[in-house]
Amino acid sequence: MLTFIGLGLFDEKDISLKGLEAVLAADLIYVEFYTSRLMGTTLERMESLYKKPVHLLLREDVEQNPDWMLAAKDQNVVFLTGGDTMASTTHVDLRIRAHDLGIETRLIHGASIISAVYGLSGLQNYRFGKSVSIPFPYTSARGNRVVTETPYDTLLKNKKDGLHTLVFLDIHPQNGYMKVSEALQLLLEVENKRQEGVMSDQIAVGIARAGSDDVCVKADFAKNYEHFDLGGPLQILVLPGNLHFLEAEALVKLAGAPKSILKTDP
Ligand SMILES: C[S@@+](CC[C@H](N)C(=O)[O-])C[C@H]1O[C@@H](n2cnc3c(N)ncnc32)[C@H](O)[C@@H]1O
Repeated sequence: MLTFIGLGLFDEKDISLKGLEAVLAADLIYVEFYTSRLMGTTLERMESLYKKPVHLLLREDVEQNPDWMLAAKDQNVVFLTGGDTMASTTHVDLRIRAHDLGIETRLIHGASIISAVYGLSGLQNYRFGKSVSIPFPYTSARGNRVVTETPYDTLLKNKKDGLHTLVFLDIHPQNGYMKVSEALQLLLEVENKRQEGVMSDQIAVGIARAGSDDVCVKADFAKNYEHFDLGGPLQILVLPGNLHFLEAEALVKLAGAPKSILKTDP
């Protein structure tokens, strides 16, 4: 049996009781921390709670060589991830591969950043459009700095439909964890090039360290990117579309947004 377990948002204590029971009963424990990360814990602390070794999988172990899962044909193997377990396409792919190998699978869910964002910001889940990830800029074969424009295109499309855009921020082995202020600067850079004009009065909502005692939620105009000094990772960004008056009220009262947004359409 291969059990996919979501660890929740911040530290080793965010796992569900059902998840912990499955880990304690497991023969082999694997975890990946490249799609998300529990910033409030370490592998050592997890091993001390589980009283067993925890094997850290790299992206290539999950996406290219998932041979480790073959043991699940006749042993109890658990695969741990930050957040909820299937909130990433790569995990669904892994489950399908296991199914094709004749391995039985089950899911034990954990709190996800996706629903935490609704709660922390007051923005309503049915008013979100397609979500997007912002990667760090990279250097092309010709030596040019390249800023990916897909996130900006997704924002344009969602804005046209009046919908909010959830923006996941890059976790990169060398560059580290992207911050909300960096993501906003990248979007403003694309806006300057494209001259579409959507960012001039765009509100942004930054959330840092959801699930911790030190959670930070801040709303302001996106052009004031330097105001988004939210502290350490992980961070996530929402670019709201049309605001319902309750959403606007929540952003002003719970996230410090400028009161001028209260004049938006119901
Ligand atoms: C690709 S998502 C993976 C979602 C995860 N499977 C889940 O269900 O929560 C990872 C991104 O979500 C954001 N994120 C995840 N956990 C977070 C947290 N506790 N606080 C703030 N942002 C978080 C970060 O931008 C991070 O790069």
